Amino acid sequence: MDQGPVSPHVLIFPFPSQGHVNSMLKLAELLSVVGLHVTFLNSDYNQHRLFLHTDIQTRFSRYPGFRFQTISDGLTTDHPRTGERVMDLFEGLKATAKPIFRELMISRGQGSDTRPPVSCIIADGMMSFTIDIANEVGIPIISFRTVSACSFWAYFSALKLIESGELPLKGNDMDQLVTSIPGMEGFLRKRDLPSLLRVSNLDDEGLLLLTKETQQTPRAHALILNTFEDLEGPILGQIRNHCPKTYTIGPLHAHLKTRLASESTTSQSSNSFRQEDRSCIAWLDHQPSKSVIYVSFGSMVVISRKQLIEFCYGLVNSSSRFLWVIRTDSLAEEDGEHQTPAELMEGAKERSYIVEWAPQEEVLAHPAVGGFLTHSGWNSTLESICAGVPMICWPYFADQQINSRFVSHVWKLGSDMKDTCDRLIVEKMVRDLMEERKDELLKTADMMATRARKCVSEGGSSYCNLSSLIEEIRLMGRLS
Ligand SMILES: O=c1ccn([C@@H]2O[C@H](COP(=O)(O)OP(=O)(O)O[C@H]3O[C@H](CO)[C@@H](O)[C@H](O)[C@H]3O)[C@@H](O)[C@H]2O)c(=O)[nH]1
Ligand SMILES: C[C@H]1CC[C@@H]2C(C(=O)O)=CO[C@@H](O)[C@@H]21
Repeated sequence: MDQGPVSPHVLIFPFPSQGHVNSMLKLAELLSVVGLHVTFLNSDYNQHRLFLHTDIQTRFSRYPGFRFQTISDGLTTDHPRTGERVMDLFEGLKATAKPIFRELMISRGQGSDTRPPVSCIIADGMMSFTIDIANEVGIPIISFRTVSACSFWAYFSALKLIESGELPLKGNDMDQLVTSIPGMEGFLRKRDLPSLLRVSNLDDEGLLLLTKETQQTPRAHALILNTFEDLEGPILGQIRNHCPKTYTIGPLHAHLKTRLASESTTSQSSNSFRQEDRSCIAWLDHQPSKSVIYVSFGSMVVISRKQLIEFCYGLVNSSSRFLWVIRTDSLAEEDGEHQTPAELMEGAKERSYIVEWAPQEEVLAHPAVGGFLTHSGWNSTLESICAGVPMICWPYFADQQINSRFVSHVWKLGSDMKDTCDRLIVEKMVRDLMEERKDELLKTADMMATRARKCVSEGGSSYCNLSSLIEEIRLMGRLS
């Protein structure tokens, strides 16, 4: 075997949305830190926004082997790319990005690049066309699924759910237990299934897509999950029966911080596609310890005017202090004149603060923050866990429905208000989290945060798994 110059080159290709790019860029940086050549294939649209709102080019200039490259996502620049229209992204990618990616891989990413040819692809597990192309051109591919292990396993079990007759859903009892997802019997209710599995029709577009994409994963050389063994060990055991090489290397944001700290490098690493409004940190600096509930629904949620009003009243009536991220594109377009969120919250002016986008990791780590009202996106969930902040979950779609069940019922890190949006419930849940159950929840959250930190520290499971992954990538470089 040729042991000659070791020159692995990894091409990382995320699904083009904030929640996917965030964790895959953290991995890109972790691989760059150890000196691998890395190409990060971003969509043109996201690259433009990332460069506009962060100092990422300066940050990554310290890694001589790192390059950004861009590809079209197939959508026009004025397309909203929010949750309601996310299926368009899949179609755009297949029609436009797939053929370009194929050409790029045939040339092994060379073109004008003087770096070695691509020897390993790490592609989003939601884009199985990359597995077809990698196998066709003979480049090893590793799937990175950016969601929780529990949601991945639920999607993976979709065929079992269909065989057992649990899908399509029948009847109205959403509290009925689901029995054919191994390891989740006894606590997973129909309402906790990822929204794309909560279907009454087997022809459902989302069900077909998610099932097909997830079933392809074992065709990849390995699977990377942004999670940790102490959090999802039993479910990972189930996944490994089908994907034996499953590397758990998360929480990636914390992992990167740890590795950069040991390199004595700065760990400030925003990957935001929007301008972070740092004035909220100054506001938090003036609030008492653990007194603020942070409210944010990630990058894709769209809420109706009615839901916005219920949250406003619930938060105002809870008497708690709150910091709320309200993206301009998160409000569903409706006719008529409306009060702005600021006008609606006039009664709580002194104890609330609204921004369009926050430096979330920093906010969650701020001593004034004592709770998080979240949509249960996986990055937000992991960031909250690492910061030891208990959660109220209001899942919107996809993996969020099952994440919130695990947060509330399995990990006991908060409560789940799925499928309701009522001011009285919001008020009660906030009072519960910030007052009645505050000490108990903070204690559990603190214990889990300690475990998360341990996993990414030297000798911890995620730390060791990342080292094994790097070894494997180096070996691929030697063999290519
Ligand atoms: O004001 C804000 C709000 C969010 N964020 C960051 O944006 C990311 C949001 O990610 P996530 O919580 O995962 O939510 P989504 O943006 O909704 O992510 C999509 O991708 C995730 C990973 O696949 C899935 O778990 C979600 O369901 C899916 O909607 C997090 O890293 C946050 O720190 C900010 O920096 N500032
Ligand atoms: C577009 C969404 C459909 C499913 C994807 C996903 C997943 O479950 O893997 C999570 O978040 C989303 O961005 C994707």
